[in-house]
Amino acid sequence: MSAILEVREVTKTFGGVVANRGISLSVGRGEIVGLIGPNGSGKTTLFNSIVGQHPIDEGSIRFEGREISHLRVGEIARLGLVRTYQQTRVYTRMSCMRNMLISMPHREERLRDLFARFPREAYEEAEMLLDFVGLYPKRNLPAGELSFGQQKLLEFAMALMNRPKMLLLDEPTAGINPTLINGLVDRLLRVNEDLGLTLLVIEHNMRVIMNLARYIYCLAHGELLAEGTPDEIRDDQRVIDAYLGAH
Ligand SMILES: Nc1ncnc2c1ncn2[C@@H]1O[C@H](COP(=O)(O)OP(=O)(O)OP(=O)(O)O)[C@@H](O)[C@H]1O
Repeated sequence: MSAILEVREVTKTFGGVVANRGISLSVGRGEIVGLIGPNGSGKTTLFNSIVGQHPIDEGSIRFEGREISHLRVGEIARLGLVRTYQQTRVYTRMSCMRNMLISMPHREERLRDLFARFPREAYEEAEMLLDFVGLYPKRNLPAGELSFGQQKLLEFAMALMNRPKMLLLDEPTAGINPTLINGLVDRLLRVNEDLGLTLLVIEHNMRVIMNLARYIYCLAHGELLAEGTPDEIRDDQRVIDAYLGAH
């Protein structure tokens, strides 16, 4: 399977702290890949580097064969590579629909966009995606009235408004209840299968990532510790030690 994302020998430091050291990983088009590791192992830093939130010190990041490590967040999003966050980033006073509409492709976060009119197709797309995540009945409510888990579903739907080719999900199930977790996992599998969306997922919930990902990379202390299928990772003594040592 051809790689859609190729990370090669990426190093990122903050002052004296080496957050990522020589990390290489590859994600095939249409795959679901997991990124795990104890707290502080460098997962979020790697996501930030991939989507252009900060420059890297060394290495190369290629998306669909094109070097993107020098591009900015908006430019990378326009290529079809989008991320979500551990903490939701919805506008709590705006309705769910409005949150969806302002997430449309090629929009900058400018004030005038918050008040702009949108084409009818945008409304249809937003309604369809809200229905997909089970939030259609709540479409006119302020996003702040949704539970945390529902806000994460909304954020996921907002990311889909960008029609990405690949989504980077940062702890999609953190802080949400088991029923919503199952619903979210089900929808992630569906966007992968039905839309061919490639997913790279940071996840602390081992049951979730073992069921979701076909291949998993494990970081520890900013370095790649292990990689393999869920079964290989589950049995890898280095991974077990890294997690036990972290608690
Ligand atoms: N902006 C920053 N400035 C300074 N240090 C940073 C910054 N961002 C991350 N770090 C450091 O880089 C290291 C890796 O952090 P990172 O957040 O990438 O880990 P993580 O694996 O995502 O952790 P968690 O699972 O807790 O989210 C940590 O030591 C952290 O303190």
